[in-house]
Amino acid sequence: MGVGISVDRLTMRYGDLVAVDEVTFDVRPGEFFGLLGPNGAGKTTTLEMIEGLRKPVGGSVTVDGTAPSGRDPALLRRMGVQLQASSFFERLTAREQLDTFRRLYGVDAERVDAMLDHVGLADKADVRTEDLSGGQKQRLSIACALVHDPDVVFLDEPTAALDPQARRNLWDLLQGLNDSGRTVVLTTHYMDEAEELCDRVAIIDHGRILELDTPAALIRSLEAPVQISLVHDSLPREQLESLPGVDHVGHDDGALTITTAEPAAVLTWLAERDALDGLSVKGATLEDVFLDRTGREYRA
Ligand SMILES: Nc1ncnc2c1ncn2[C@@H]1O[C@H](COP(=O)(O)OP(=O)(O)OP(=O)(O)O)[C@@H](O)[C@H]1O
Repeated sequence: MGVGISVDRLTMRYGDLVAVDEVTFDVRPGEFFGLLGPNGAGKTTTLEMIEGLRKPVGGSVTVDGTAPSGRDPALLRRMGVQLQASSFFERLTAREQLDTFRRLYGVDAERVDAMLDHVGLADKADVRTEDLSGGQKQRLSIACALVHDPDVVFLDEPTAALDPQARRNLWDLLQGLNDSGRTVVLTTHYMDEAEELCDRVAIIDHGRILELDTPAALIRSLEAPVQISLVHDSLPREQLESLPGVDHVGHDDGALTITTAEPAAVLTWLAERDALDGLSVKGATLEDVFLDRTGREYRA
């Protein structure tokens, strides 16, 4: 069921601006793939070219081996594209909206209420789309993208404007889609979202891919030290500073923070002194990778 995607030197220009600059990557069948980058990085343009909604000025794309030209009904049926909430049909209720998409694809009518339920909008079925909240519109647009049970799903910043709870619920829904074998491609500017959901992430900025790997490998490649925080300062700071592998020991409000590239050795030492109570360990995140690679403040 999973659909593979191949993107080869894909390029898009708007006047003098090179919005997407020879972008090349593959998405494996069944993969959860993320395009991560700040505003204006070229994520949406890249996604729209993959979906066949925007024609590239250079390079090529295939989805399941076929160019997504928009004229291939068999391929379109296998693709779910989340359109912006602003592209809803006017003055329809949530149910009518979804029913319209369902008819376009010739899907059974029962699917409508099942999808509303799936995205947590069963109680909003009779509300007109213009009266839905931003997050509810977002979820309806995802339901519309999924109504025909596609094999590959494209989502453009699906959790923007959602509250933390709705965001988590949507993460579960997207993870479920992927667990059932579907390929999922999303754009996001949320680091935690990419880290949590994606098998692999392409960090994109100024139309170019800066890095592409699993979140864990990207974080590992930073070789960033780990911070171990102890809530009490019962251990002499000087002793901690002299431990092998300890770079720095900070002291703040009665807590000690040990910065080390060798956490295993330090944790063993602490365990031997029965000092693990209330301890926390903080490693690098994808955000640290992004800041390191772009060398500047993240513009979320
Ligand atoms: N139709 C267009 N005409 C002119 N410039 C455009 C057009 N669409 C996008 N751009 C420009 O191309 C660049 C990439 O835009 P794109 O929307 O792909 O970025 P993005 O990473 O999706 O950003 P965002 O997170 O803000 O949606 C931006 O500088 C944007 O202003």
